[in-house]
Amino acid sequence: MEYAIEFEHISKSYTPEEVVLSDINLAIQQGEFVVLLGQSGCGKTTLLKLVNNLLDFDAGYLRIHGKKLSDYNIEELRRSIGYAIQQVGLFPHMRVWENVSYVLKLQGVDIQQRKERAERLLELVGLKRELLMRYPRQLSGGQKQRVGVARALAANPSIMLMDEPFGAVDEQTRTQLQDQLKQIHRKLGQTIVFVTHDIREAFRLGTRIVLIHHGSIVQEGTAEDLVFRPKTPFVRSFLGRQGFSALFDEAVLDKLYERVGQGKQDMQACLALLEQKKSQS
Ligand SMILES: Nc1ncnc2c1ncn2[C@@H]1O[C@H](COP(=O)(O)OP(=O)(O)OP(=O)(O)O)[C@@H](O)[C@H]1O
Repeated sequence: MEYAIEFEHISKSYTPEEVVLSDINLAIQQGEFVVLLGQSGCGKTTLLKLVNNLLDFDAGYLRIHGKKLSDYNIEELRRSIGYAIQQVGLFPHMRVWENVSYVLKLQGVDIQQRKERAERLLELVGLKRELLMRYPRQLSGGQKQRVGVARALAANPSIMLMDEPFGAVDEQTRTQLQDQLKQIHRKLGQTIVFVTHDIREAFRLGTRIVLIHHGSIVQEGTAEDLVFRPKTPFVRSFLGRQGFSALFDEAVLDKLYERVGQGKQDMQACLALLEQKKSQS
């Protein structure tokens, strides 16, 4: 099978003292929404940046659509992969439509088509067309992040890399952005690799969650796999109560915790009940 992205025995260090990624093996299918989850400094961003070659790896193989990274023209590869980051990085002297369609300009697309595409993309990310002529400084934080996502989608990429793209906005806007992204993914079916340290965000978005710790993949699977079948004590403690509360109503959990605390129900029975509840929902 040809995967969208394949990491095989990938290792990476910035300095001789610290191994940042160690023996990473991960194969991502076309259309998957994979979330790289882990604490600050565990290596998520580094792993993501290997895909569009913003960073080099030291050992192993990386294939994009079955072809080795080294066999690509790197500029072309970068332009064909969408990339959205928390800092957004819009060009301050360009209007919104120019920012959104910049990659198309590089590809030689004419101005009329670029304007039309920018307009359609703005609509897709839930922004009004009036914003097309604004400059980035005239946008709110949430609007900037939406423009960032629109820009990443401009070249109709089959792969989107997203590094905490909704990190700098309030909770409500963040939830809206997440919902919108899920809709876009359902509609366009790109392969998305999304970095976050937020368990709730990971569970809302990912069809597969890859949990990273100290530069290694410690477990991958669905949210339910991680919560109900943690492979190591680290996975169990990392997810903790947050993992359960990302999957269930707080009121349900409170009641169960109370019953376990009072000795009315044992922990195993409680977990089995939750898992059953989840599979029925
Ligand atoms: N340019 C660099 N030079 C040296 N060390 C670096 C460099 N960039 C990152 N590192 C180190 O590599 C490790 C992994 O960093 P990385 O940014 O990949 O982590 P992360 O999981 O994305 O963290 P965060 O969630 O805080 O962004 C950290 O220990 C970091 O200090």
